[in-house]
Amino acid sequence: MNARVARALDAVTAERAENALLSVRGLTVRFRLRGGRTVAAVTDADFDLAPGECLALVGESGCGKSVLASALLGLLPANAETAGTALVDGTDLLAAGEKTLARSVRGRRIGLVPQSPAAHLTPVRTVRAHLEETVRALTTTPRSRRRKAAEDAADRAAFPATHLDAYPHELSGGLAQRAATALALIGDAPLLLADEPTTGLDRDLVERTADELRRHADDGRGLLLITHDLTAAARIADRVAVMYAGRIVETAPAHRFFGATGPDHPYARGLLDALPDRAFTPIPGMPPELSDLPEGCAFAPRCPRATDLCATAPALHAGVACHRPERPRA
Ligand SMILES: Nc1ncnc2c1ncn2[C@@H]1O[C@H](COP(=O)(O)OP(=O)(O)OP(=O)(O)O)[C@@H](O)[C@H]1O
Repeated sequence: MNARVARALDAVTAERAENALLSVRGLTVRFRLRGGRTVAAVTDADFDLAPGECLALVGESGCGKSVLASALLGLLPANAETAGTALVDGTDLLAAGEKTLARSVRGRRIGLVPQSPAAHLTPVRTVRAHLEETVRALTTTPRSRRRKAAEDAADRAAFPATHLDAYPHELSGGLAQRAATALALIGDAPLLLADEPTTGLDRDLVERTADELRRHADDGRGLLLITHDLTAAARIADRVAVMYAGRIVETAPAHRFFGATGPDHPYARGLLDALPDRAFTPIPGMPPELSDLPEGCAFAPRCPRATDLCATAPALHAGVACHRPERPRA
């Protein structure tokens, strides 16, 4: 990539920030552990999400995807420290107090499909009761129409009407997942964070759920899809952000990422090569411990393209953080 193209990409990034529903800069999360150790769960994440856009955040287990989502909603545990900014409609989510987040952000401005839905459902209430209560809390639907609104939300998330009167412990993982998606859709929030919304679903339900989430974004809302499921991401994402060891190492338009050109970061290429319908070749080795990250590029020990340059950490430049990307940046 030459300097002109890199400059043009930077200009696109600036314009994207201006029009964004969500604009994240330098988002960093550290967990302080007993004994003085620190977990560098998220480091310096920068990204924007535009109205009508689906951004898929992908990466191996433990790379920091869910922590990033929890940081945006103020749901981190007490041993977490955050830095950076995350702007939604003039509110910095990282600086906002619990009152603001509870009253005007969660459910209203940002809907969440949580990663472990069963843990978010109250054990003594049926799915119908959860849905109706959420309709009451987040919408102006009159009492007489709440039952129908709850049933419609269930239907959008492919949650079967036959199980609406079931309690959380009676649901399979896939049903709990669909209940959580239905709950997240109710508030019609301009921004939806969906953390592994297709876990535990059969392929046809994966497609149905992904398509429903996509429809949500098509109406001018934003969707941050956090997923291991690259097939679901390929189906609905406009852009892809790849995370490794707490850092976003590449952002790319989905058509380029999944198309013939492919991504530029060796880790992102490795993720795609690991897919059964591609080379089916796993990336060798394991990600580093986030409490013991190397000084330089965290992927270097597993990287086929690593050289001495990789002893220093690469900055994110023109969409990729790598000293030796597939297509070099100027
Ligand atoms: N409360 C905590 N204290 C210390 N470390 C934590 C805490 N919560 C999460 N972590 C660590 O933060 C890192 C990122 O976790 P996260 O759940 O965000 O990963 P992920 O990419 O979402 O993976 P998965 O898809 O498996 O959930 C992990 O190393 C995890 O162990």
